[in-house]
Amino acid sequence: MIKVTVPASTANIGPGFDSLGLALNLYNTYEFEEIENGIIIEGCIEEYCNENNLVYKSFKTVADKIGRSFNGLKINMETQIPVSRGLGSSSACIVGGVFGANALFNGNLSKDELFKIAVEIEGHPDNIAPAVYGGLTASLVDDDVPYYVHYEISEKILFCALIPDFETSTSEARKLLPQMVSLDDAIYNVSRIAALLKSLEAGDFNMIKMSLKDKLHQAYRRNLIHEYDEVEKICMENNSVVMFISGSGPTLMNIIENSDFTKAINNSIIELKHKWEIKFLNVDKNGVLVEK
Ligand SMILES: Nc1ncnc2c1ncn2[C@@H]1O[C@H](COP(=O)(O)OP(=O)(O)O)[C@@H](O)[C@H]1O
Ligand SMILES: N[C@@H](CCOP(=O)(O)O)C(=O)O
Repeated sequence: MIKVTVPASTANIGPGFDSLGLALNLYNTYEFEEIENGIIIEGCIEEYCNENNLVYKSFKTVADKIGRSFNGLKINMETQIPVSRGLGSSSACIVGGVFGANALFNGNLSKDELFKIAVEIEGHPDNIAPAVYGGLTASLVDDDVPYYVHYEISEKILFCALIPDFETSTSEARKLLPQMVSLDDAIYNVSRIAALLKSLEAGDFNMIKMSLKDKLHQAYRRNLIHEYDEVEKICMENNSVVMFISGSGPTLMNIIENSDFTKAINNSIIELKHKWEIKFLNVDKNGVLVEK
């Protein structure tokens, strides 16, 4: 039996659309066991308990690649990452599946090769890189090959996610984005990315406030997020350094200086129409963990 543990991730982080990502300490674990025949999937909703399951499909992709067929497979999941909330549940499933197959069948694919396969399945590298390698990552795809680099992130920087009781689908949220952007908007984002990464490393909250802004995706997607304005008002009145859309949303992520923030916003957040879970999160520095 193989157990794979994968962290959640928050992608984009303002200006770094489809590039920046950060691993967070919410985890999904997937256990894989070869059985005589059939597919047994436990620990997820009925709708996912079949051959179309993303963990299973990702597992099968790698099994095929390394030339291993199997008559039966049991997958047991324990999931902390909420689905379709912008915290990388799909990337966690994909990483779980590809690393699970390589380990169960003693494949000799390297971590970087599994990263590449996972990015091919997901279509963009920004959640996959932190899910695999942990920490804060910037990733890119060159000639169909994904690459990533790590950045340090100051211990002073704290995260508070507001996770609502409604979902958005990443593929639907991507359809809202324009195919062409103006040079001004491109400059707006490009000029902020390098400054943001340095200020995250230094824990420079003033610079984070200025550089963690974006003109490529958030304005187009905020209308998908009910009560966005109300949540933003509450967060900014309670000294959030900056609030941004986590991945494609609807989770709204705050960078905060003090963990008292979570208590301070509570009374106002529970007054809202939707239920918003307030979650204080830490950086996961390790990425995927495979245990035999
Ligand atoms: N436990 C799971 N089993 C199978 N598929 C899952 C599971 N969790 C998430 N998924 C897949 O990931 C999709 C959500 O991915 P996405 O829309 O990218 O949102 P996010 O990655 O932000 O949670 C679901 O619709 C489903 O296809
Ligand atoms: N760059 C992607 C990130 C999607 O992240 P998810 O956690 O919402 O799947 C995008 O913004 O579309």
